[in-house]
Amino acid sequence: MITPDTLKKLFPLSDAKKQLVIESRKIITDIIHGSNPRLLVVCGPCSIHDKNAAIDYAQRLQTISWELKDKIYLVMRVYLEKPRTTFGWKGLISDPYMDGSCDVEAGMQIARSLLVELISIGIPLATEALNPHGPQYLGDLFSWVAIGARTTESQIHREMASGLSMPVGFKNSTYGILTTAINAITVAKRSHRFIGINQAGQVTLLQTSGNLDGHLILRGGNKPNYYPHDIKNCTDQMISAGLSPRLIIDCSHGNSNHDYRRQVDVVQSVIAQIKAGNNSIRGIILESNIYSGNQSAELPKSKMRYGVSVTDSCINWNTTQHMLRRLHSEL
Ligand SMILES: O=C[C@H](O)[C@H](O)COP(=O)(O)O
Ligand SMILES: C=C(OP(=O)(O)O)C(=O)O
Repeated sequence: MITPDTLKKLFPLSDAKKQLVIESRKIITDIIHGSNPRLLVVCGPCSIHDKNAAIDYAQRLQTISWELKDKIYLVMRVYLEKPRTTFGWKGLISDPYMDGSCDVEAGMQIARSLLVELISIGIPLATEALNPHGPQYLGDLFSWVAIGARTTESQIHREMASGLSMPVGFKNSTYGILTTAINAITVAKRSHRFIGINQAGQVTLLQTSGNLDGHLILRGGNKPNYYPHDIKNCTDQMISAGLSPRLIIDCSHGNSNHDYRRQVDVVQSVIAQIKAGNNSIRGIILESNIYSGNQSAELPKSKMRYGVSVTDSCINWNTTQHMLRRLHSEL
């Protein structure tokens, strides 16, 4: 496997692009802590499988981000690793050619080259951190990271999060349990020492300094959890655990009952709650693509439709623009 060092030499980040990442991490940190009043919107495909479509999407998002920037801080979802309930395509890094060949080394190279290109478009990037060695390869390119519903309870992921240099959101469990995320935020705040790899790819002991910008992502479980009583319950539990109540609402997954069209209803509720005085909701996540719905990741490449998700279904670009503009005008 290529080392992080070699990969970064192949696809370096210029000083100007590094600056964009540093500045956007600071803006997101301020939004999470409440000192910047804008709403964070993490928006983009459920997963990336086609480099051209990702670039096309990023250009659209970058254009609208300028229009809305006084109230909304837009960050693109660039999810390159997919956690699976059982089986399924595990994302661009794991299987870039989508044929079961699982050329992870090529996947990592394609991922880094794409991310560098996206940053040059000027849009900050978000992802789910899944493989614990992934951040050594790509961590310098992201401004926000999620720990997913399936891994928030994992000690390895909590340790990893404690060493990440950007704000990290922890999701409630797939069954809707909040305690796993609350415990994760608490654990990731502390320094940890654990086995990892260094930039030369050697097994090494890593010592982290703790991540103080953790927050909770409500993604629903067996039922949605974005209603006012759910948010009150969540903030009460966070306060009891000694945490600041800072939340992001994932409008998809359990909150949309896995029906992409229902993300619109979640956004409407978030707008109403913020207007009614809620001050713990710091952002939302939207699963959005160029075209709506989804298609099987197992289709032959020639049969795949451009700009359509191969994992969870997404709202299309027109709906996305409409929702973002509505958020902007109503907030
Ligand atoms: O966000 C994507 C999916 O919800 C996640 O990867 C799990 O998918 P699965 O339940 O289809 O495996
Ligand atoms: C897998 C995802 O979410 P969750 O962990 O909430 O299932 C995702 O956002 O792609």
